[in-house]
Amino acid sequence: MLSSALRQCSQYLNKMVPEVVFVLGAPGSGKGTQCSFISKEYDFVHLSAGDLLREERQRPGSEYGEMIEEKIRNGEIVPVEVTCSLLHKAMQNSGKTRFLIDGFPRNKDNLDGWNRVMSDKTKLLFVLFFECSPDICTERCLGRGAAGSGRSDDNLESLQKRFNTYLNDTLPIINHYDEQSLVRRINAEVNPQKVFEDVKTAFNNIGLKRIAN
Ligand SMILES: Nc1ncnc2c1ncn2[C@@H]1O[C@H](COP(=O)(O)OP(=O)(O)O)[C@@H](O)[C@H]1O
Ligand SMILES: O=c1ccn([C@@H]2O[C@H](COP(=O)(O)OP(=O)(O)O)[C@@H](O)[C@H]2O)c(=O)[nH]1
Repeated sequence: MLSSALRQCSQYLNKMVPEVVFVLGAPGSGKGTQCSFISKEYDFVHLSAGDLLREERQRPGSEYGEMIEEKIRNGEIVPVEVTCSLLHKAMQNSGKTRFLIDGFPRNKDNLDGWNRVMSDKTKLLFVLFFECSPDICTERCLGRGAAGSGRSDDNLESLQKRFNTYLNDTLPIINHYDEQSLVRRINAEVNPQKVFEDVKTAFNNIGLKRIAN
């Protein structure tokens, strides 16, 4: 009797642990596009680390605004204390328990910072990895800039730096999760709907249900 009550209680508490999917891939590989599809079909809140940093950069009185702008323009990674605290706040404010964390963790500082503060408070379900060639990604980011993204880093000079950071700092993080069999590789070179078919398989395979319409 008591053990069954305890089991139910523990199952309930387990359900309260926020569940996280990290979404990684080169700049322009389609992370944001796919996260917006996923959040419409599954009960996940989309948190883009880049968007949160851009918002913080614009926030009047932010002590980090200039530093964030400089890092973004140079394709460098903002210190994890700043990014992790923005993510943590956004998770708390959402009142939800399932999160797509888009564009994070991008380097060892990010990974260590997350592990220090967040990993024992959350459950990492898997890492979605969008594979896409640098040429295609560059074309997409330049297209996004030409279409009026207003981003100070959608230009060739910043893109070269962003790709260097991706190859040197982010790929090792993806490899780290790959060694734990947590990475779901997705071919991101096909059209967005086809990419999403593969993405859905990753979610369906762990039994995540689509939101009923
Ligand atoms: N599968 C795709 N095929 C062609 N263009 C795409 C695809 N996915 C996204 N895009 C476009 O490429 C640009 C970058 O996509 P985005 O989702 O913002 O990438 P990321 O978040 O990885 O930087 C956007 O203009 C988007 O509309
Ligand atoms: O966790 C993060 C996510 C983003 N960025 C910065 O924000 C930029 C844009 O990232 P975003 O994910 O928005 O775009 P992407 O480069 O993937 O297109 C990066 O180059 C970094 O300078 C960062 O410092 N930490």
